[in-house]
Amino acid sequence: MSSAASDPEFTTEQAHLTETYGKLEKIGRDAVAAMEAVAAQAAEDKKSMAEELAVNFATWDDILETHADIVAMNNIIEAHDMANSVQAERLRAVEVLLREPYFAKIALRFKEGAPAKELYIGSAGISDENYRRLVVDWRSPVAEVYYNQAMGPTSYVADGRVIHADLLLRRQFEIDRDQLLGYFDSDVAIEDKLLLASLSRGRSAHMQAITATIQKEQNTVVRHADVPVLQVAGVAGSGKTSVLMQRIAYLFYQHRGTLDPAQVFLISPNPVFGRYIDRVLPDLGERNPEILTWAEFLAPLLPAGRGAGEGNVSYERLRAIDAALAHFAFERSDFRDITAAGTRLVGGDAVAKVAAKFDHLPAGPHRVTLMNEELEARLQSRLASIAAAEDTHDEISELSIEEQLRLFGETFDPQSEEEARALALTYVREKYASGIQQVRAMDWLDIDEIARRLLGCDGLTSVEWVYLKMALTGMGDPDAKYVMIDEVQDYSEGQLAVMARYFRRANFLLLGDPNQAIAEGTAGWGEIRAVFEAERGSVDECRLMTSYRSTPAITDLFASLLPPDEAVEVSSVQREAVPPEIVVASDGEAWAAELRRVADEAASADTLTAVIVPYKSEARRVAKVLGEAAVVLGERDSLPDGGVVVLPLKLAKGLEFDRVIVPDASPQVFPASDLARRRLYTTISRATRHVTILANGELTELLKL
Ligand SMILES: Nc1ncnc2c1ncn2[C@@H]1O[C@H](COP(=O)(O)OP(=O)(O)OP(=O)(O)O)[C@@H](O)[C@H]1O
Repeated sequence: MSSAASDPEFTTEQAHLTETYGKLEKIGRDAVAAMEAVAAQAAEDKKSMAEELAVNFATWDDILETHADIVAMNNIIEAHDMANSVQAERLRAVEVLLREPYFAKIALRFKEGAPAKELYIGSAGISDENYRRLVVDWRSPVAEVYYNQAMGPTSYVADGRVIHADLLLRRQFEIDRDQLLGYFDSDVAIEDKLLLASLSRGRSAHMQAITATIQKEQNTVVRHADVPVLQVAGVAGSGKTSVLMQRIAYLFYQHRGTLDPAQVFLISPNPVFGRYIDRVLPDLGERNPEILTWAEFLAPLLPAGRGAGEGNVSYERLRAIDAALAHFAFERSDFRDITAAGTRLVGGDAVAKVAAKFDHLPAGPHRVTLMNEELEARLQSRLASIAAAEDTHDEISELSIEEQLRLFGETFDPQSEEEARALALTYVREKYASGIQQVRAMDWLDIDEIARRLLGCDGLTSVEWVYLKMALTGMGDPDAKYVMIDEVQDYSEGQLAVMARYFRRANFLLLGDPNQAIAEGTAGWGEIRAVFEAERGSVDECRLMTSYRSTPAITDLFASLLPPDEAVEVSSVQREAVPPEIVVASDGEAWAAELRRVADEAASADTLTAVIVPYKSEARRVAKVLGEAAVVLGERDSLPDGGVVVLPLKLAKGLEFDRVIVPDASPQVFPASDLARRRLYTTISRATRHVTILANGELTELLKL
């Protein structure tokens, strides 16, 4: 690293940084001032327009004129909004860049003999008032040459054209606000010095963006073409989650203005993980997508009171549902009453009559949608007649004043018949809201009864239940554009098929590690691919084989648990290493003493240590041995900055810790089975720097090398 102030390059770069920083501050100030001015002008315009607006409904011409005036007024307001959103966007970029204006510089020669063009690359892009690029966004096409990590002749694609250039300089910076801390020039660009610096900084309680140091193989995932399904297999610590976050940021950039964060879904393994990653995108100036666990995804699709339950369902069982539905015809018993507030709003018989009207259509989404439209219309007219009933008016007048104010914004004192009806309708719609909701959710279909007739089985799993409902009704989210499933190896075929079907128009990014499948019955890597091929047509694949999380000694240890042909492919990035410690205690007492010793040792370090137990039930036993020294982590918790936490492997998924203690690696806990091997691999690979493995009595075969 070059950092000496006597280095003229350093001085030049510091001067450039100071100048850029000043410009960024000015752009920020100007943007705020412009937004204030726009707001003031908008208020002024609105006031004068409202004053000028002569609302006149006397004749048809007057109405048209009034309408034209209102449209003109709205256009002006919209123009203000637009001006503000441009400024807000600049301000967001400035906010990101003021933390670190850029992290790299490239010099590119586009034509023989022409002068090189210098570009500074940062986490966002920005131009000065003369439209000169101050900082190039890391996601812009030209920045690709930085990530390709090859000097000399190179190319990138912009607007569908391949652009060739000669990369003369690739310089990386360490910067804190307006201070240049150092720079590295990569000559042949084999070793990424900024990466090594970043890795040696250690972990933090929240995941950090890896924008400046995305590696070449990772970049192929981040910038991958939009395909229906991209399946990424990566060893533990290879940056799958990091790459996933960068990919989301990349997609937001690519589809700026058209892609809404509400159309992007991230299916996370557990809530603790969701909180671990939820700062990455805001730090990059982007909004978070919808972050959901499987249970959170499923809950709103299931009837109230029904839990996610058993997720282990094969694709074959779901295909059997499709096959059976092909010959299915509705019967009266397939329909349920819709009841709310003790009143039957739509009877099963009425549903059967509506069903009969569409008898010429097969039972499926088209017919069910038509039926639902008709049922909703019937429900609305039913509500209107309830609203007109005298009883209802009596009920309303008996409401407390507070209730009336809450419902109508005033006390119930209608001045006309029409107003009385309108207010009553408001009341009725609220009273029977759950009925409206049930019709919209197509709860008039008795899915359990249909399953009984269709499949001859009682007690569907939730996966089958939702699948059958989707197959019959077309229920789903057609607006979702991207769905990212992290730790994809932990889902069953059935769960994956449900998601593939529910988000039927979305492109999927599936990231996982076949060797981290920690539960029985989840889909194998090839099965995952097969499900998505069947649902989406084609699946592209990428692999990530370098591990960045752990020291080489720890990486070697967990790689030794892999099948031999896979283990040789795993590489890690060199850093100082403390060898993992393995202690076998002769009996329970000695074991407890050892556990206390290593936990005490860990507690005195200023780092975060995880005692990872195989199952939740074990956490209490271990915590009892450790007493005050450790905190048991639950689903609702976030990772603390430091200390010793005890947590089950299921919750440790995707997370990392400075130290990991495996409290008991005895054969009882880790027998010589494939599942136990994967569970141990996942446990050990959570550690960045230190691993201590204890065993009560005897060490598992898996670790006897
Ligand atoms: N290119 C990179 N630059 C800097 N740090 C990186 C890079 N890639 C990965 N890392 C770091 O390596 C660690 C592991 O990354 P991440 O959690 O994304 O891996 P993963 O493949 O999802 O892991 P696992 O499957 O084991 O949970 C993180 O601390 C991350 O910041």
